[in-house]
Amino acid sequence: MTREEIRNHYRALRKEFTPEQCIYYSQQVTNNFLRNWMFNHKLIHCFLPIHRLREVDTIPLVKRLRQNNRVCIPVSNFDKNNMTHKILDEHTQFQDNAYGIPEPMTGEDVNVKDIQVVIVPLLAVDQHGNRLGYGKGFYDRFLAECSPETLFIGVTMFDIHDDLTEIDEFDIPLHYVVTPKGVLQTTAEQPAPLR
Ligand SMILES: Nc1nc2c(c(=O)[nH]1)N(C=O)[C@@H](CNc1ccc(C(=O)N[C@@H](CCC(=O)O)C(=O)O)cc1)CN2
Ligand SMILES: Nc1ncnc2c1ncn2[C@@H]1O[C@H](COP(=O)(O)OP(=O)(O)OP(=O)(O)O)[C@@H](O)[C@H]1O
Repeated sequence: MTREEIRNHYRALRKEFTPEQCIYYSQQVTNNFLRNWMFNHKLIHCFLPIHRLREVDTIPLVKRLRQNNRVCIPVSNFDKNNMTHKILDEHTQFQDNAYGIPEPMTGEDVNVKDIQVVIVPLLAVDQHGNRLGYGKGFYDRFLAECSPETLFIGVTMFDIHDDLTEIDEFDIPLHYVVTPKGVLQTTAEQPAPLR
């Protein structure tokens, strides 16, 4: 399958999910994540879900992680296909952008180099951590800017895809993937343990 065929395959599977299935699988992903990592005093980056596209609902995960960490949320710029990032606090107000992505309207801007963990959305991922998103390169660009010590964790409601061939020259592999079945460490070279 080509990259576009794989994208379409997972888009179609997601469309068949009911809201209840989406909640159920999201809870399993959240539980598996938190069983593996709580983190403490870290700066963690997490996307908020496009509900319409049945993405993993990261909101309960964000709430839990924020108890012991600082959490930042991206703001997407669809002219440049890049993102800025704002710290979440108890006053943060959100507004959906034109693609239905909830975004913080206020908050302290984050320096990308300070981010220690990134929770990454995806359509498909393989055991090597190679990932396929919606194809605009937002996360390829963002992960390339991060520090070499940053941990990249993908979350998905589907199983790992057999090898994604046709890897893009810009593809940055993920270190871990969390699915409803569990947590997988990929074959990508791992960063130094977080301090
Ligand atoms: N929650 C979330 N935020 C994210 C991403 C993501 O995957 N998930 N992205 C990751 O890179 C970037 C946004 N990427 C996007 C790229 C294209 C479309 C888009 O074209 N949507 C179409 C059709 C999508 C479909 O059917 O699958 C639409 O909204 O109609 C949406 C988001 C940055 N922020
Ligand atoms: N660091 C980069 N600098 C310039 N262009 C890039 C960079 N990363 C990716 N691109 C371009 O962005 C486009 C989309 O890349 P790709 O198909 O890998 O997106 P994706 O990973 O599926 O999407 P996303 O990251 O938005 O979820 C490609 O045309 C690629 O050449």
